[in-house]
Amino acid sequence: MSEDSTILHIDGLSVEYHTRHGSARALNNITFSLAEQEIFGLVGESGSGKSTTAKTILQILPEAAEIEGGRILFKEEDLLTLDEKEINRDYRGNEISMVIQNPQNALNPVFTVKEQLLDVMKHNKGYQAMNKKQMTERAVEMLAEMGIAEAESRIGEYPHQFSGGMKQRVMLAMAFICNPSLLLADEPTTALDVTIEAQILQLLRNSVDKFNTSVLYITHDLSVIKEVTDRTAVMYAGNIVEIAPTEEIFSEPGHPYTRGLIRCIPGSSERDKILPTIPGRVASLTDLPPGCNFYDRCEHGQKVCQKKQPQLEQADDGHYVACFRYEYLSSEVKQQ
Ligand SMILES: Nc1ncnc2c1ncn2[C@@H]1O[C@H](COP(=O)(O)OP(=O)(O)OP(=O)(O)O)[C@@H](O)[C@H]1O
Ligand code: NI
Repeated sequence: MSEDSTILHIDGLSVEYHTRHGSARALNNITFSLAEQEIFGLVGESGSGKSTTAKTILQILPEAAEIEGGRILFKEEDLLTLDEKEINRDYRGNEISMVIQNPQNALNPVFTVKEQLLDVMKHNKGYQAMNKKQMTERAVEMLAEMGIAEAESRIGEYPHQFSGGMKQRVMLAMAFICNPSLLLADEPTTALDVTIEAQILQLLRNSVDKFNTSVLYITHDLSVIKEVTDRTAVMYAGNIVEIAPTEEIFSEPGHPYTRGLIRCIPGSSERDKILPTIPGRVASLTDLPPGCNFYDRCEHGQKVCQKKQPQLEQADDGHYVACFRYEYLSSEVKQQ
């Protein structure tokens, strides 16, 4: 990936939540980049830091969170150096938009879809010259583009009049009407059944091509990762443990945690009926071990893994793995 096509570069980002029970290091020095028009996946179990990453980019973290260090370069501007007013004016709902798992939380039940779409448009730089009639026409057009039939009449309805899948289409309309350079998608299809999910993922792919958007796609579901993303970062307990083109994540997973996740995909194991899980529990973020966070659950751990934190190292072109045992494990795979 050439430097020029990088739209987002997250560099050494660390975030902690300070609570009565202590400080939880939700992000520990994470680094990755997104290219223009790339769909980049962030995958990991619950609590690994995926949503915190997205919230930090848009700076919508809760009070308890503190950014301990790092940079978020978006089109070469460090978003962490901007104040609330600048972020709001230039980025949220302009350059960057977000869709989340639960449209109920993002759509306001007391306003119609039209009122909410127009509200987004009023805030957006691209629509300053339009009057209300023109904006309404554009909004109807956008709903239709997102696959909502009879958009002209449906735009006057309230969110509860839409099904779950249709609400997510409305959310995508609100996101893409901003003509964003970057879309943050935080588990947007997790609450949907598989058929609807497949339709929404297809719609997302098409829209990304049409609007030239880059996407940070967050999910705990590797089958969704396989379906939509170009590259993927695997997160474990606040660390990125592997980054690779998505095919390689599946064909040559390097980190023992990635391998464990892949073994857990239904249908990928011979013992099809029993869904294997990775034994053990995620390390407590308030009391992290000095060495590798995955050590307690790893079958391959050795002394060194208990002492030092492994850093991401290049395993192949564009493929990075943070594991001291990587070379040994990959040679073992090749001998099989
Ligand atoms: N508001 C909060 N206050 C305190 N700790 C928090 C808060 N939000 C998140 N955390 C901690 O930060 C860690 C990362 O949370 P985050 O929501 O980023 O994970 P995630 O990967 O998105 O998980 P999920 O798949 O469940 O959405 C969690 O372990 C959690 O304990
Ligand atoms: Ni989350």
